Amino acid sequence: MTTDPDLDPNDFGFPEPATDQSFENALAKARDGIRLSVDDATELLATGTDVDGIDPNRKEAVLEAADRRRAEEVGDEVTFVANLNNNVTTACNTGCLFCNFKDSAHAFEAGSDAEHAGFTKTPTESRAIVEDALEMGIYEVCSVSGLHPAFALNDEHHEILAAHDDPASAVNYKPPEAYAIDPGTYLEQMNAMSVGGVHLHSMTPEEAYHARRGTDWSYESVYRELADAGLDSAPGTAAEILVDEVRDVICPGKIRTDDWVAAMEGAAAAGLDVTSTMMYGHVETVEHRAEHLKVIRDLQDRIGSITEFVPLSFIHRNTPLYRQGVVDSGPSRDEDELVVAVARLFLDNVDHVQASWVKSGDEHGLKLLNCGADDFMGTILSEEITKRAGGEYGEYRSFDDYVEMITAIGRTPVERSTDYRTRRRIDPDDGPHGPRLGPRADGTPMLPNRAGGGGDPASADD
Ligand SMILES: C[S@@+](CC[C@H](N)C(=O)[O-])C[C@H]1O[C@@H](n2cnc3c(N)ncnc32)[C@H](O)[C@@H]1O
Ligand SMILES: Nc1c(NC[C@H](O)[C@H](O)[C@H](O)CO)[nH]c(=O)[nH]c1=O
Ligand SMILES: N[C@@H](Cc1ccc(O)cc1)C(=O)O
Ligand code: SF4
Repeated sequence: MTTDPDLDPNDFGFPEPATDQSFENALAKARDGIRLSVDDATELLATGTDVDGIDPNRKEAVLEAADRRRAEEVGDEVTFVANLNNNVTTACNTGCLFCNFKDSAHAFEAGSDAEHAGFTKTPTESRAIVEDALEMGIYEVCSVSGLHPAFALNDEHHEILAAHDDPASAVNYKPPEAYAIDPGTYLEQMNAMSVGGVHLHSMTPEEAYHARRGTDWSYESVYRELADAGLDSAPGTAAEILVDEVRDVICPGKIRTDDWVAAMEGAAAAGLDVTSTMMYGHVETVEHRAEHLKVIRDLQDRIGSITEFVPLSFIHRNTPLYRQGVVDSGPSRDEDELVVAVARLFLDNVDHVQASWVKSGDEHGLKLLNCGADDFMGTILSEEITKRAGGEYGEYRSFDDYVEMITAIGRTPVERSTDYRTRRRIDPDDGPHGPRLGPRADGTPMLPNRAGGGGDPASADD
């Protein structure tokens, strides 16, 4: 968070968090397993709104309560998934100020000489990348992308979008012919990536919005078509902070909270599992974080199909928010730990909380597993979003890395499916280790340099 008084979060009109609850009462409720209120969560996240900064003793008490709850609810297993990230395109005009993944879409137009390090993959290229990774034993492909103006759900959607007056400004649409590389339709990309029995985890609420822009189609019907084309579950990114006054500052071009919730409900109604996320540590207050957790818990009370909560620690270095001086860092490690812990205590209806080695590195990622988290992400094989934002913790972890790290903290390594229903406990003494749950996995260790799911230079636009 910012330390420059001129750039205090209060400049956005956000009041200092204050509640009618005390830290001690909130902690007592958490220890007793009583459902927490937004005020309780605010007190725990702040280690008391009566103190300035984070009180180390109170913090330890919150982490301990969360670690105990984790042990009671899910035991000592630490899960991870053999997966691949395949980002289809970095072309995006949404302009989120925390994001350095995207490149403005005009740079991708045929004949543009704008320099950019972005890429767009055709469905054929996406399929080849997934097939390669399937051979290496992955269970899941996780695919999130920029909102390319030439993306449409299907041919009918192309026609509807093209029929608008001035489609570029009315519905953020330009026909594929305007671009050097055609990303195909969303259905074609789903078909291409859903190969050989792999689990396809794709289409965030923002992408689902893009796949129905300019129409009156429901989220449910769009997710049903995507599921028919091979989609298995949807990532709950684009959540950022689910409070509109924060979205107005960091992502004014994105859908609002209500729409994000409606998209998740649509995915659930279409029979898909979803994940949930929160990207924190920029301009928001602890109260906003607490309100965000409430949106997720209420949603889960209604749909029951959220498989995990993924805290996304804001990586600031290369982002417009940092470069424009709006923030001067991401969250502190104390804040990371408290977010994981309070998520575990508050989200009593979501079984799994993820620690991220991409965002936090191995050492701090392992610490987060002792603050309430029980999942340690996936192998991912390549990573573009965090890397482009200035993240420094690499793009791949092998099964041997996972087994070594998880056993080092006295926990049991477990390979999981995306939905956590299929699990395989790994015997640390039986190495070398490799994936066994993927459709073509046979226990052979993965060799990471063979798959290029992120920005494959061979398919760059230039
Ligand atoms: C880059 S977008 C891609 C998918 C799609 N364009 C969307 O917005 O849903 C996926 C998510 O990455 C996360 N992200 C982007 N930039 C980040 C950053 N600098 N630090 C942490 N997470 C970030 C955000 O939560 C965002 O919703
Ligand atoms: N936390 C991050 C993830 N998580 C994705 C997971 O690996 C997996 O797709 C999910 O748990 C569903 O099974 N992916 C990233 O690229 N970056 C992250 O920071
Ligand atoms: N972890 C998210 C997806 C995700 C993708 C890319 C990220 O940078 C972050 C998160 C999910 O599984 O739903
Ligand atoms: S977060 Fe998603 S929608 Fe926003 S700019 Fe980045 S890629 Fe585009």
